[in-house]
Amino acid sequence: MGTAEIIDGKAFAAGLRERIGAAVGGLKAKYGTVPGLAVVLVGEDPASQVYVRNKGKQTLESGMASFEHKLDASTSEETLLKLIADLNADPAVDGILVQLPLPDHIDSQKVLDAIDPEKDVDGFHVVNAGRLATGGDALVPCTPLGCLLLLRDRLGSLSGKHAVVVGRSNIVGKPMAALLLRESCTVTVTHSRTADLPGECRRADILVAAVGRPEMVKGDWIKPGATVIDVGINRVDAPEKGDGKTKLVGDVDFASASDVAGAITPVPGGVGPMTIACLLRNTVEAACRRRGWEMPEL
Ligand SMILES: Nc1nc2c(c(=O)[nH]1)N[C@@H](CN(C=O)c1ccc(C(=O)N[C@@H](CCC(=O)O)C(=O)O)cc1)CN2
Repeated sequence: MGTAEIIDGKAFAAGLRERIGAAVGGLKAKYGTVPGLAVVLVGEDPASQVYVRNKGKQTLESGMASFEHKLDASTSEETLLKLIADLNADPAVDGILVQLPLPDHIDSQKVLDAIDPEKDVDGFHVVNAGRLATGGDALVPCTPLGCLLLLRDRLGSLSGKHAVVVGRSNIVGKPMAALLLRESCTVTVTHSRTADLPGECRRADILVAAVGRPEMVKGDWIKPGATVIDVGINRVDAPEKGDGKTKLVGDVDFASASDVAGAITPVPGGVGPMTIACLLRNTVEAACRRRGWEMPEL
């Protein structure tokens, strides 16, 4: 299907995890201890349970210490903030991640901003968002960082390219735009109120779709030869697979887009696996900064 090169995020993430494992081994040999990552899950959302399980598993596989905290859905904001304070003070913990979404009775940004910015391996703290926006030394959100690594791997320098980001969330759209600007791209951020969204997308050498709408970006929105990064992970009905069956699709209509794009990430197997690999990378970086260790080449 299609002529575009398929960008294999699953394989790239596996390679990155391998390099992280080797780097962690080196840190252990040199400094006698390993980085530690604490992951906090509130409630029983099935997808979040899978992501948290995978984060713990991949942390251990890379040789780092993993601390899992699973709290009941009815946990109060106060109890969660107390746990964050304890993790901030724990010298064995280099990275803290609170799995999103949180239950409605909890103010997510208040919780994220309670994390010590130096342990904020999700890069969601307002201090890290500010550092990224102003060219400082930020811990960078994992999904946009994963997109950037895939883009650099395919294109080398991104300087001077016109990048269009569809979506303006704090978790993906805004940090993605800031990262692309840092790479000297010309960046357009589009959203639900953008006039002529297909026309804006057609101007993109690099198109990043992070809007959360299944298969919204069509092939005729894409400039021939463009590199398309699909951040969407949407579960939809798949009657062709049988009654009640579902499948994952991205924000890009892969069938039509892969006939026009030069390269494209698939869903699943594109950006998704990069998210956890970049979390492990950020944990190594947070540990090195906090403990005054030399950051290994990754
Ligand atoms: N605190 C955070 N919460 C959430 C984040 C985040 O970065 N930090 N991102 C998402 C969920 N997420 C990690 O937490 C995540 C999503 C998807 C994948 C992934 O590997 N997806 C696979 C498909 C998985 C499937 O079959 O369901 C793929 O795309 O190939 C990893 C991590 C929201 N919450």
